[in-house]
Amino acid sequence: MTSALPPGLEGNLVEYVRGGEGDWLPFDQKRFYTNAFVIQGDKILLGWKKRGFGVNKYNGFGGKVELGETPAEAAMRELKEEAGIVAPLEHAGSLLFMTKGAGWAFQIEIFSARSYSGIPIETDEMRPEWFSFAPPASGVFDTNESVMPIPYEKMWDDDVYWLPLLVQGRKFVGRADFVMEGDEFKMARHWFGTIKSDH
Ligand SMILES: Nc1ncnc2c1[nH]c(=O)n2[C@H]1C[C@H](O)[C@@H](COP(=O)(O)OP(=O)(O)OP(=O)(O)O)O1
Repeated sequence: MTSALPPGLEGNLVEYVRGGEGDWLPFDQKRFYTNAFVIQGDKILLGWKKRGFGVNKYNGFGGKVELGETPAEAAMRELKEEAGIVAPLEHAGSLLFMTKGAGWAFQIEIFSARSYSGIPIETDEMRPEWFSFAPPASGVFDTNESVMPIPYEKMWDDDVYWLPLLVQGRKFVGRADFVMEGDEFKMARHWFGTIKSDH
């Protein structure tokens, strides 16, 4: 399926999913962030964010790209700082993330690795925890499972659209615009695509 790309996205992209309504939010600059995920077999390491932006959500490990760093270097640094581990991260996708009223966009480069060294540790910012992305043998997860399924209901609203692609090793690009509802960020509009050579 093809459609006009949202402002800020470019490339040879094939639409994967889109939704929501209203105009795309305007922005005049991008700020650069990273987000990193480690996969082991059918499990993925997420962190419970203990403070700051996105507090009380599960997410990958990441933050701002500092001056003089590449996104890959920043992703390695943040993974070590926030989870205490080192991994051979590879670029997995790119996300443009807007919040109403900010005027600037988060450009988030997303990385993944299928091995790591070290032992994940809780830090001031994140509490690491493994989750399963494989369906349970019985077809239904019960609360006695030792590893629970990915807790999308406790993550950013957009993650459910692209995390399955990351797990499958398919490169993705997308945009998600958020508005505040009370003290919660709610996704108002989204578009995700895969890169054409990926098909
Ligand atoms: N919508 C969405 N989905 C998935 N991930 C994210 C979003 N929005 C986001 O901001 N993020 C990610 C991108 C980053 O990994 C973090 C936000 O970074 P944060 O920890 O706030 O960055 P800093 O304040 O710079 O923190 P440090 O650099 O000090 O770690 O969430």
